[in-house]
Formats: sequence, C-alpha cells, structure tokens
Amino acid sequence: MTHSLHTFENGAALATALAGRVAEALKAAIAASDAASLAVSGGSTPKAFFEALSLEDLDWSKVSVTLVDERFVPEDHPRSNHLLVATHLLKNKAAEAEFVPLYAPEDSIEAAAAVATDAVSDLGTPLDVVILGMGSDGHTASFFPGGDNLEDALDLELPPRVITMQASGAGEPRLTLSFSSLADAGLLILHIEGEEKQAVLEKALAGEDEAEMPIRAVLSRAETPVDIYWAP
Ligand SMILES: O=C(O)[C@H](O)[C@@H](O)[C@H](O)[C@H](O)COP(=O)(O)O
Repeated sequence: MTHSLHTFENGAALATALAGRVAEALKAAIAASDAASLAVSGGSTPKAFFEALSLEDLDWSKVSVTLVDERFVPEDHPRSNHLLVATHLLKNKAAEAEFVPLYAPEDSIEAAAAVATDAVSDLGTPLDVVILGMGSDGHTASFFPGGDNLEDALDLELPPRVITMQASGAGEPRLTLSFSSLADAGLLILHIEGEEKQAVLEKALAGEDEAEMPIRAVLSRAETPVDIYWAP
C-alpha cells in the first residue's frame, strides 16, 4: 500500500497538526456510529501530540482509547504506556474518554493477552485511528526484529488479536496488537521525529526484508494508506 509524507518545521507544529487531524477523524467516527476508537503507541515521541490532542474539543465520552502495545508492567510502573497515556492524554477534555488497557494482573502474560484480546475486540473493527511510532531498529508496535512471535504478528491471515512478544530489543515482555488488528484502520498514522528516524525510514523504504525491519510490513502491506508525520 502507499504512504504519504507530511513534514513540519518542528515537533510543536507537528503535534498541533496531528491532533487536529486525529480529532477530525474521531468526530467523523462519532457522527457515523456514535462511537470512536483510538489506538496509540508509547515511547517518548508522542508526548507533545498527546498533550495537544487532550485539548481538542469533541465528545470524548464516545471515544475509547487503547494501546498499540504495552510493556508487561502494571500501570504505576515508570515504563508503563498506560501511565504515559494517563499522564499526557487522558486529561483536560480527553479525561472523559474510556481507556482500554492491554496489561492485566493475570498469572501469565499469555492470560493477559487473552483478556486484552477480548477487551480490544469489543471496540469493533476496523479501529478508527491508529498511531504508530518506530524504533531506530525499524520496529513498530512491538513488532521487534528477532521477536519470538514476529511471524504470527505480521500474518494478515490471522485474526485481529493481542499477542505476546519477547525480543532482545524490547526490554520487558510485551503485549501488542497484531498487524491484522491495525492494517485496516480508518486512519493509520506513523509518527516519527528527528534525523535519525528519517534515515531509518529511508532504509526501510529501500528494502523488503520485514524480519530485518518490521515497519516494512506496515509500509508495504497495510490495507490503509500510511500517513507519515515527521519533524526534525
Ligand atoms: O512501547 C513502545 O515503546 C512503543 O509502542 C514503540 O513501538 C515506540 O513507538 C517506538 O519504540 C518508538 O519509541 P520512541 O518514540 O521513544 O522513539
């Protein structure tokens, strides 16, 4: 599938523009079906975007926010993406949104993945808005090079679900939406910033080996065209 590149002079301009774009998509979903679903990524890049989105004027009581992926840690752990989203997004006008976590205090990560699969499936498919990030190794979501479940994660023949992922570059064991959960999103955004990530994107676009750079699966096989938002 194709992609479009949107570049901005700085992160603040990108955050404002992306928040507006996402708000319009959420409003359209609410107008169409009286509900909207938003799956966001963690990491350091999205903080300014989350802050800007939290101020957007829309009926947040109709919005369900979930995560593209999560570290298998409780929501009070400093590495928790739930904590990141609660701190930077689920406040101001967005405080009224429902949050659907991927982490659950189950006896195993596999049990937590099963609970999360049911919770995310209740949001319906396709997800209305998905925000992806990208690591310098070319991972996105928790589709890490060398990941133990990477092949299944990227298999579009398998159903939408939350799966576990372990990889040397991932830190904690991860919970992640499968590619089939996000490939047909109404709006599919890849948000990256900095010269290093720009070079990683160029390398990804210049090759085909998805195991080497899993972001390639999204860029080449997503059903929805990918909107890439980049600032220096
Ligand atoms: O849980 C995570 O870490 C994210 O979901 C992950 O996929 C992130 O988007 C990239 O690692 C980029 O992270 P940075 O924005 O910190 O570079």
